[in-house]
Amino acid sequence: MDKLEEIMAHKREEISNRMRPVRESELERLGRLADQRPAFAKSLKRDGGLAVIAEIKRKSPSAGEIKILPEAAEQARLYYNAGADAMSILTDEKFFGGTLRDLWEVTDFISDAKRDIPCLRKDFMVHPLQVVEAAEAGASCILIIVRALTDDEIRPIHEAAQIAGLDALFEVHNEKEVERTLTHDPKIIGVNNRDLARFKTDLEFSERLIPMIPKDIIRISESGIFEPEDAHRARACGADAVLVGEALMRAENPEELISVFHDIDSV
Ligand SMILES: O=P(O)(O)OC[C@@H](O)[C@@H](O)c1c[nH]c2ccccc12
Repeated sequence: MDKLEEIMAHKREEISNRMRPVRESELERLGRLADQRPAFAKSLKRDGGLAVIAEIKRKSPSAGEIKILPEAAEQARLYYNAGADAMSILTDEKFFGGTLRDLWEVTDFISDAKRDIPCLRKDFMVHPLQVVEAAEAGASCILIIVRALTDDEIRPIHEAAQIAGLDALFEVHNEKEVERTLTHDPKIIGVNNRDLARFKTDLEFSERLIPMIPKDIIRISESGIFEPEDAHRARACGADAVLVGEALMRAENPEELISVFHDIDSV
């Protein structure tokens, strides 16, 4: 079993304990509150330069412990002050050390602040119930890992997100997954530079796959972005935004790094 399969098996088991059907009326009710949530897709289009999605990630299977962080909102404050365009909050506990509570804390912090910053619930989605949880916790976007799901599994999750007024970030790692994603009428696609089965990271994935994605879709390069040079490569192949976790979690001054990424020339 590869790592992603192990994580997905755990997710399905974990959610089975709280499983219940999700009614359309419930999603519609959440959809009516959607205006109060900052818009995710919109935040990722900057005039020139790269938008930055800053991720809160305490640990990971590939990196181990990254940062001891009693309160997720502490890191959110750093990212907020550093000018992040959006945040990604890992809510998987077993493998990434996050919780749904982290997402609640971060969106609470943001709604008390002056500038709206949309949040992505970063987790392994298997059922629309997780979309409900994300919306209730104030997220503006959910993640759909194309490799981990069949098209029949993707459809209800994507539809639930649309009704509840959330954007969906489709994550891909090969050509076939890009093609599958395009049949789902996506607004945002992220190329994960990290192979989730083996946890090797290579920017070449963005260079190969981003040019396959039509320009009217928001294109994100995810993972393994540490140096300005990495962000340059992402920008050069057409990325609108980068999703950065480890480098920003470890950075003493996230503001410096984010401003370097923001200033990377458009191509
Ligand atoms: O820490 P990095 O290398 O900057 O990567 C961030 C993000 O892309 C990565 O955490 C990620 C991308 N896709 C995922 C899916 C699940 C969990 C985590 C991820």
